[in-house]
Amino acid sequence: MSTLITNIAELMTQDLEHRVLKDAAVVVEGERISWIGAAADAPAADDAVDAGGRAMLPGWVDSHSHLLFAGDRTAEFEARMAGEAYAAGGIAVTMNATRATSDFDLTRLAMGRVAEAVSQGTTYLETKTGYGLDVEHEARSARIASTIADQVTYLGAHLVPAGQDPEAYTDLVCGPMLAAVRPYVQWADVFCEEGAFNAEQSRRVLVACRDAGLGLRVHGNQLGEGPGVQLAVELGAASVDHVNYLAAQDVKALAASWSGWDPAVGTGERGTVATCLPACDLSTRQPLAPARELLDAGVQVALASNCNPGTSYTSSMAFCVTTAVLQMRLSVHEAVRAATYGGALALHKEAGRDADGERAVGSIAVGHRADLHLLNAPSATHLAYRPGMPLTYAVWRAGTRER
Ligand SMILES: N=CN[C@@H](CCC(=O)O)C(=O)O
Ligand SMILES: [Zn+2]
Repeated sequence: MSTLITNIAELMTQDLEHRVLKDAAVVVEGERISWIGAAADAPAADDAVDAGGRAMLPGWVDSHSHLLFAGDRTAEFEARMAGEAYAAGGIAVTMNATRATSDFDLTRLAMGRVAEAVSQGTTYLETKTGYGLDVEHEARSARIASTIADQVTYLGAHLVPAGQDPEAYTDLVCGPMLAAVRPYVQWADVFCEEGAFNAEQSRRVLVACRDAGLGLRVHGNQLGEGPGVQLAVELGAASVDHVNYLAAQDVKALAASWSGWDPAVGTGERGTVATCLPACDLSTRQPLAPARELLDAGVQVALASNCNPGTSYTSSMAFCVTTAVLQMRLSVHEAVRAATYGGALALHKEAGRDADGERAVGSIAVGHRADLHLLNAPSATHLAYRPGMPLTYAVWRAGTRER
């Protein structure tokens, strides 16, 4: 079954050549893109959709979310808006609510959050454990997450639960807890920050998880300068996320990590993506991450929602893109790229092998997964020009029309 989507005013491919086509068309065959080009040259297909002169982008790739949780933290948010600082301790409130929730309800809540994200144009997403924080509940979160998200990250090292010895808890995270979650996860993450895990504990967790075959990610440099970025680069993490407080050496290390990568062909030695989380920065009243400086230094940057009940209770990637343009000084093309191709790069999904059906996401090209986002606007610029407007008009996820 093939579908021709034609009359696309602007097709922002986010492919390796950064092509933006005018008066374009796309053909979707099953779950893959089988053709793109000028509408006038489009081949026939079984079915046709008139895009009505709207703009099309790749679906958002949300490479950082925490969707496995119950409860909310309105009171903490109100206190923060009244001047209190964010601290890692709030995670325990969500841990208690999450542990007290049945499998059925936790699954239902997480599925609802995925549906919200998809309805706003997100077509590929990562989510994390991290609100279970004992062997039973981390394993349960990982298992449920594996049924609702495209990729799952183990975040047993999110917070040391009250009353536990930090070293003994780190041993648990590196040992029995890791073994219990291992069947369900592709990545491991650690909250490397004052009040959470120090450099030595973070290294211990990351090395144990790497030895168990997991890819690495780090929450780093969120609340102050710290060792997170350097550790992430040293251990070859795919991504370091937050990156609000960076010393000059941090930016240098991130840029150096990409020196063996050829962005024109998307091959070479991968570095560590700097993932910026602008909705979180605003909700915690932290300075926005220096995405402009990072891009200018040659770092690969992603934008993600960080949807969670403590620091960023939104899955709106459009909001992140809007903020990146209006306040972080990215161009519209750069911001959309960071929220699509950048997220895919951070999840090692930017390239696929069409021949064996391993589909790339985050860009529109032949053979890639047909993850498409049609805006109710003639150009992607409207994401920043009309902030906060409901611009998602249609969404295809792996070739299936979701909205
Ligand atoms: N910073 C660490 N973890 C989450 C917040 C967790 C919470 O406060 O519930 C984040 O990415 O912002
Ligand atoms: Zn996070």
